[in-house]
This record gives sequence, C-alpha cells and structure tokens, in this order.
Amino acid sequence: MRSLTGESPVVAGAASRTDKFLQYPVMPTLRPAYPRGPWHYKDMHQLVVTYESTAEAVRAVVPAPLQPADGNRVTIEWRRMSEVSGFGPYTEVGHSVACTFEGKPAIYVFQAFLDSESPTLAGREILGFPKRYGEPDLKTVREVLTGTLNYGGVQVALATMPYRAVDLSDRLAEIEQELQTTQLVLKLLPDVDNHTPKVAQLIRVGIYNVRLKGAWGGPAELFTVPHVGCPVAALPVVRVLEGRQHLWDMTLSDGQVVHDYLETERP
Ligand SMILES: CC(=O)CC(=O)O
Repeated sequence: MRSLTGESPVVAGAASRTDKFLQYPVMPTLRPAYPRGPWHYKDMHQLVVTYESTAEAVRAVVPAPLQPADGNRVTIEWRRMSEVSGFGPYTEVGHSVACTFEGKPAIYVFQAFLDSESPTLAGREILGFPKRYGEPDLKTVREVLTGTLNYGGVQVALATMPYRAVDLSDRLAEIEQELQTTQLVLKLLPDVDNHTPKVAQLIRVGIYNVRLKGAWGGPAELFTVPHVGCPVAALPVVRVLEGRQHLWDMTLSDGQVVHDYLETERP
C-alpha cells in the first residue's frame, strides 16, 4: 500500500520506531542498564597500596605499545564511592601497573572488581574498563582502614593501613596532579560472529573536575590469595612500597582512543 506521498506507511512507521529506540543510551530500552554520563563522584574514599611485583608478572599483563615502567610497580586500590550521580554508592577494587606510553608516565588498569552492575556495565561498554563483579569492601575496623575483596564469598585480598595516620595536607597539590596521571585501559569486544574482533583499542580515560580534599600516608600491608576466578595474586607482592588514603571528588564521562589495534594491523 502507498501513501499519498508515495511512501510505504509501513516503512515510514518502521523508521520512526527505530528513531525512538535510538534515543535510549543502551539496552534494555524499558530501563537502560546505565544512564548517560557524566557521572559526578563526591567524597570518594580511596585506599591505595603500591607494591613491587616481579618483572615477569608485570610483563604478562602489559600490552604493547605500553612499556612497563622501571621498578615493576603495581597498584591495588579500594574506592568507596559515597555519592555518585546516576549510579548511587558502590565499592570497587582496581588493579593497575605503572607504565610509559609514548615516553610519558601512564597507569594501565588491567582488572577491576565492583559490587554494582550499572557502573560495571557502563565502564566496560563505553570506556573499556576491565570490570567484573566481585565483593569489595572498605571500612575502618578499630584504628585500621581495611580493604577486602571477596569472590563468591572467598577472601582473595586484604589490605590494611593505620587510619589517617600521617597527614599529607602539605602535598595536596602534588597528589592532585598524580591522581590525573594518564589512565589507560584495553577495550576488547568481539563481533557478533563471536570470533572476529570488533573493537581492540587502547583508551585514555577522561578524568575531570578532580578535587583532592585530604590525603594521608603510613605503612600498609597487603595479602593476596591465588584464585582462578579473581586473579589478584597473579601479580605477587615482592614488597609493599607505600600506603595512601585519599578523599576526593571527580567526574567521569568519556575516553579517547589513543591506539587502534585493528587500524594499525589493517593491510
Ligand atoms: C563508568 C565507570 O567506569 C565507573 C567506574 O570507574 O567505576
């Protein structure tokens, strides 16, 4: 059947239906899994343990063209997100290595475990964060800030440090800069044939509106347990280098492709 304009009403109807569905940020359209950013993080409590691992373990997780930085430095951090627009509160453990990219310092995040679905999916689908579901917790137990990570009820990591022992207020500007070190992730997504790579990109994550409200240092301890489902112990602790606590705000929203593996490999 033709309309007066000669257009098929079925086709015209289908086109407007498609437009309607394209307004949604993501599936499912009845209740998208996450809202469009930007996502504003307020009063984020962070426990950061930096340690030396083995050269072999570090090399095994770092993709070219990144180069591991000197010292085999690895960071495991707990973040208690107290107040986040669009996501609500949640807790996350991120595991990263110090690298260089194009000769400049960078942090490469190779795995993360969260207790909330919405930021896990947003982080994976948009930015390419290697996020999975886990059971992280960050709390003060007596005078000790205690970060734990459980996987299916089994504890795989324990980090402890005296609560706000050494005040680093005189270094806030320097640490605020440090928090903005280039952060990179590897976004890997297969095509629907479940075989061909569709996306293979190194992404620089945009971190905006950073405001450091407090920083503290002190000794820290870290213990990890080998577990095939949650391989935090794959980067073994040779020695702990530093413990830190930060209280800060920031905004996440977008990223930038800094290396496209499929483009560079195209004949
Ligand atoms: C969207 C995100 O990627 C959030 C996060 O880092 O937890």
